[in-house]
Amino acid sequence: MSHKSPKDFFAPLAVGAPAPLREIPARPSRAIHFFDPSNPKMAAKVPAMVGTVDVLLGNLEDAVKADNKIAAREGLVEIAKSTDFGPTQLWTRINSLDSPWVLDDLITLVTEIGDKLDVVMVPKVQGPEDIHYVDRLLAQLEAKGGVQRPILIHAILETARGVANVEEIALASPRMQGISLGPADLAADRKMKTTRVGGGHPGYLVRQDPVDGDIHGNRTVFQQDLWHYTIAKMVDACAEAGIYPYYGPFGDITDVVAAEDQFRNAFLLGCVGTWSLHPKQIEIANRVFSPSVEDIKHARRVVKAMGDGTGAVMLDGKMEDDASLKQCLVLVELAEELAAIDPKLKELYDAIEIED
Ligand SMILES: CC(C)(COP(=O)(O)OP(=O)(O)OC[C@H]1O[C@@H](n2cnc3c(N)ncnc32)[C@H](O)[C@@H]1OP(=O)(O)O)[C@@H](O)C(=O)NCCC(=O)NCCSC(=O)C[C@H](O)C(=O)O
Ligand SMILES: [Mg+2]
Repeated sequence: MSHKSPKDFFAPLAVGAPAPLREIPARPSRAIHFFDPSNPKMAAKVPAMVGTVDVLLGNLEDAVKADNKIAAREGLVEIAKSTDFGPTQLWTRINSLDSPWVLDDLITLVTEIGDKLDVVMVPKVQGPEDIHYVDRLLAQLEAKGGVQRPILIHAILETARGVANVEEIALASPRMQGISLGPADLAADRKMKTTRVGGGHPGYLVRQDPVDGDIHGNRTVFQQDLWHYTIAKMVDACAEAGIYPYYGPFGDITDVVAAEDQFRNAFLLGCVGTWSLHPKQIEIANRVFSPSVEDIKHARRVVKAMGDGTGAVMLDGKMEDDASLKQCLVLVELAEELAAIDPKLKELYDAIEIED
């Protein structure tokens, strides 16, 4: 149940606050790169990272020691004031809504750097009521700070109740920009028996039937995806609300191969980006969440072959029709958005030739 009627869903929640958006802009966000603003080495790297990553996120929550919470908040204010972010978005992850720090996080960030802050990521969201609270408070603080455009909200899906309520969370406010999977907190809340931050588990598998009844014989096993259901449920809720789904953290920093697998699973399921925890994950995320030249060439060939977009044709021995055309348009439109901000991708996609 929204805290607003359809009539006033897009009305500002505070006098003087900017009017909510009627559509969330599809700004590229292949990698949401986490940095700790209280970590001098990470903070020093931020200016040089502008333009190399779609989103820089100043993290104030988990991974920031309790003693450093105020330093992280003040560090983010300092970084925001002194950095020109160009095409890169600036996000933050505030502390949880029951924490002793979150009110000062929001008051300080919105009134001091509100016009530089694109998105506030809210952890441990349980239901639409959490979004309603942040929605109203942001409006009041935007009015107080004279912020000129609405700050958007991004929810982390990392509690069992949040998963049960994900559709209502996605629809809870016109500020909703997107939702990320948070596999670590979600595993703990569900009492799953994995201690990994994202990715698979060797114990979660299916096994080939025995040959000639020999159950101890050589039977191939197939490791399954622990996160398939949750990511798919999140993608459906986001698609229904017109907002964007993301994969969250992959904690095994050294295993860049498995990180790529997890990112690609999410991309194929409909996610538009992922978190990156370490500089080495940025390149993987940018590559995985940008359609390949082969995929774009095929998609453009289908668009060309389908003419007015109706009916069915055979292309390379496969049926293409109204529906597969829509699938191809998803890739073609994403490529156009990414080419607009990534010159290297633009060059790759512009060089694609389609024979008549
Ligand atoms: C994981 C890390 C602690 C590893 O850091 P470190 O040991 O320093 O790694 P390296 O020696 O390989 O670092 C090489 C250089 O890169 C810099 N660095 C490292 N990480 C970052 C970063 N994120 N941004 C910018 N720069 C970074 C190091 O300073 C080194 O610099 P130099 O010495 O000058 O070469 C660390 O990567 C880290 O803390 N990452 C962020 C972790 C994080 O944000 N965790 C929270 C999000 S996940 C979560 O909360 C779970 C989720 O909510 C859920 O519930 O699922
Ligand atoms: Mg978490």
